[in-house]
Amino acid sequence: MVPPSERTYLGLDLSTQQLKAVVVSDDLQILHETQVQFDNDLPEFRTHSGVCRGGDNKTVTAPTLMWVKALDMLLDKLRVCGVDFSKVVALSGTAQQHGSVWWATGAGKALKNLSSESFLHQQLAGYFSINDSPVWMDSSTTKQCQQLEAAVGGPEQLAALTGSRGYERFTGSQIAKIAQNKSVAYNNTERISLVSSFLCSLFLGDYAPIDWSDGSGMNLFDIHKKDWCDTLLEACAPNLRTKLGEPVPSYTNLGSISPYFVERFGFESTCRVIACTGDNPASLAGMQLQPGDMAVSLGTSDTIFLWLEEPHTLLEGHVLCNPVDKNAFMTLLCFKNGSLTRERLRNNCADESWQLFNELLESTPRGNFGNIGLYYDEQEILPFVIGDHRFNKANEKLSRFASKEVEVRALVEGQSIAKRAHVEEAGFILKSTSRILVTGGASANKCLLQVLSDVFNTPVYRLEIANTAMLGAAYQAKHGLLGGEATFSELTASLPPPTLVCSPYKDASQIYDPMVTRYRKIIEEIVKE
Ligand SMILES: Nc1ncnc2c1ncn2[C@@H]1O[C@H](COP(=O)(O)OP(=O)(O)O)[C@@H](O)[C@H]1O
Ligand SMILES: O=C(CO)[C@@H](O)[C@H](O)COP(=O)(O)O
Repeated sequence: MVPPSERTYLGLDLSTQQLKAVVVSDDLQILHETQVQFDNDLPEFRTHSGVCRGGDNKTVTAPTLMWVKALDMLLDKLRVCGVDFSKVVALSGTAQQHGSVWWATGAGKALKNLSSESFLHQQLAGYFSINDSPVWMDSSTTKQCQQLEAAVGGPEQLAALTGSRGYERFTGSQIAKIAQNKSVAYNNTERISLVSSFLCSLFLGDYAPIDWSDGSGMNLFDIHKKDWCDTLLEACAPNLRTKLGEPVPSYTNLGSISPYFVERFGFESTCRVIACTGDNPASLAGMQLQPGDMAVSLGTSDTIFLWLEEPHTLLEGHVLCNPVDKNAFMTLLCFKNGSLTRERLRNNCADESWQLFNELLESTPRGNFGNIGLYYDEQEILPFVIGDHRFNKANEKLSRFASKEVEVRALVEGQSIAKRAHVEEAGFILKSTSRILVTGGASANKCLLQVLSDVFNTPVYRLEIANTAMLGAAYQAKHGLLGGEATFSELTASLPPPTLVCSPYKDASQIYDPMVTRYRKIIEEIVKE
């Protein structure tokens, strides 16, 4: 038995570009952190920013085995950092949402019989019926989205039932596409996991259930009844209920860790595995988001999420089950063209340097002389638009701006203005007491945060650590281990609050309110075209 004061908790985040881990103490202080970057540390899988793009510009996947290999590498790195795995009493994880992992017939048996003598990827190669997992960046399933919507009477009905109208990246339409186009592989599939429940399955040495929160990102889960919707399962693919397994509340204590990790890394056989969830729900936990606040995650995608007491029907954006409170919900808005689009313009305008990018940004005035730019490298989710769109003060369309400075500010302002317009469209208006809490890799950049603060006319706060999803997973490990003994907010009450990083300038709303109105008109025009 590990004495209470020496207990530690492990949290992992299998996100788009890397697998990260954090070890926290019993009072939730960070002890160790590390990561494996897919492109650099696993070059043999030939990913770009963690994914592989199909020739049609719509299909986006990641090699499932790369994720498996990354897990052994990550645990080895933690061991080298000095982590004593025998002190880890519980672990949990989080992952990019919506992606699917396809376990072939016999994979469950292989998971139960892993030998600690060889690597996971050597033992699991050949056990995936689809080798390249569809991921959240995929936009190839419009037809299947329409089929799911039609099965329940239309987009509004699907949104009321599952929290979202049909979205291309959601797992339901992805499953339908594979069942329709690759029926042999579909029939040879024993189990379909989300990326989060796949990560959990590796630790459990058995198929782990999908949790309610990440399950809400599939267009198959009834968020009111907390169960799969049979009409949608039938419209999606044959025999799907058995392939998905029964969903469970987030932070369910699922059982003991697989002997593989006990023998290979020195975990105690009593270490508990707590259900894993999606990265945005886990970030909500890691940020200790409170009702009234708005969280903005600036990772590969830019996402916005808010605490929601009661579900309501959104045609833009998503309602998910809340990961820390079984009776509550959360709202999620996802913008696909986040960090990778900022990187493209940084590379074009600022010689691959964030410092130069920030200098260009700061050399132009707020409002950018009336210029507005909207940049969508890939088919955007909100709004459903692609390409670069530049407008001057007179709303005339331009093929380029006069300077790099204007281009950089147009990008950064355009991204924040779009966020505000879509948050308002979803029915949320920030109050004078509201806070914006930021997380994700790009939240390190204070110049980006200043623009966000001005556009929303709201102060921006940040926690010391940018990777709140993996931190949320570590907190959920303790939450799950304690079961009903403490609520999540009791558990995290003593953690330091986020610190203020930016406040809006006095004239912010005067500058940006009209630009939000202009954005709405511009998007209407672009969509019409
Ligand atoms: N100083 C910075 N300014 C702007 N963006 C940054 C900065 N540092 C890192 N980033 C961005 O953070 C992104 C990675 O964020 P992260 O949250 O780790 O991604 P994910 O969890 O989706 O894998 C990178 O694509 C990079 O562009
Ligand atoms: O699709 C969504 C949310 O709906 C994305 O937010 C993914 O969950 C990927 O997250 P990051 O890797 O960008 O954090």
